[in-house]
Amino acid sequence: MPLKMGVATVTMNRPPVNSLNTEHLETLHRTFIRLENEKCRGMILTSSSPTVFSAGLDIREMYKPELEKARKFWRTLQDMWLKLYSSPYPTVAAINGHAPAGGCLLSLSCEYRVIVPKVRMGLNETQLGIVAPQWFQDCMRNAIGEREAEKALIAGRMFSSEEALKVGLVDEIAQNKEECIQKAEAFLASQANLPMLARKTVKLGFRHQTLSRLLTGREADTKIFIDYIFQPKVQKGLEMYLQSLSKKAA
Ligand SMILES: CC/C=C\C/C=C\C/C=C\CC/C=C/CC(=O)SCCNC(=O)CCNC(=O)[C@H](O)C(C)(C)COP(=O)(O)OP(=O)(O)OC[C@H]1O[C@@H](n2cnc3c(N)ncnc32)[C@H](O)[C@@H]1OP(=O)(O)O
Repeated sequence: MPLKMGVATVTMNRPPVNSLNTEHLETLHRTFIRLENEKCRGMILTSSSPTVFSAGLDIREMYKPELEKARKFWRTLQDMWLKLYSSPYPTVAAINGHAPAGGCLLSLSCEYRVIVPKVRMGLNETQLGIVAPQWFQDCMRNAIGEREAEKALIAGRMFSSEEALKVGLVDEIAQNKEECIQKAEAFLASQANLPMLARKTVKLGFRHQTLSRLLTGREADTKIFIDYIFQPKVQKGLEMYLQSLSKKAA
């Protein structure tokens, strides 16, 4: 996590696809706490993979899990997201590859998004027979508005880079990762002279409702997740999806 002029670049590096397991989520959570403690001036979130930003939650954490491990997994995801979404420093996602589901959530939790061409992003949960939790949905709604979010979430739509720009899911398209980082740095530079306290107060004002909804209902949210994924038909769906992903690799 290099810090240049107080700006940190956090590069996710969990090959092959930066899927988010408990350990990776803990690492991200610790990183966001550290950046806050070190009074970081801005953060760029990106990936070391040339083709994938993040494949979202690690499906193996949800397939035939032990109950306590599944609970810990979900609570760690909540912790990581609460820290990122409420960060006092400005945040940019440099989306240098595909960003389905939880990968899309990570980028939606940043304040500004730059994407490279020819990749896909979106909350595709419906297509997998699972449901994007309320706070995932809220993040999408906050980015693209009620009507477009409803359509996208019901269909589990994956947007191309160009479609993402058109609907407002991302702010800019860059030609490659290098330009993506340059544009991310330019956004952070544009924020640098704003009074930090006023800036973060306005940001939290906009995000307060979405944050409170999870903060006041964390246990209920965890229970919904557990009850949902332990259903036999959901487990069967996850099994088939995992098989289809590894067949593709074979
Ligand atoms: C109102 C609310 C009410 C109720 C809510 C109720 C309940 C909530 C319950 C559940 C919610 C759960 C939320 C989940 C959110 C998620 O994030 S689910 C994850 C969704 N992710 C995906 O669908 C992405 C799947 N992956 C891909 O599409 C491709 O892998 C990708 C385009 C990212 C990259 O393609 P490519 O480079 O070709 O790589 P491969 O497909 O060949 O994959 C390489 C290996 O990686 C494995 N893999 C891929 N993705 C995942 C993953 N997400 N988890 C685990 N493993 C993954 C893949 O199997 C390959 O492995 P192998 O090499 O075969 O061992």
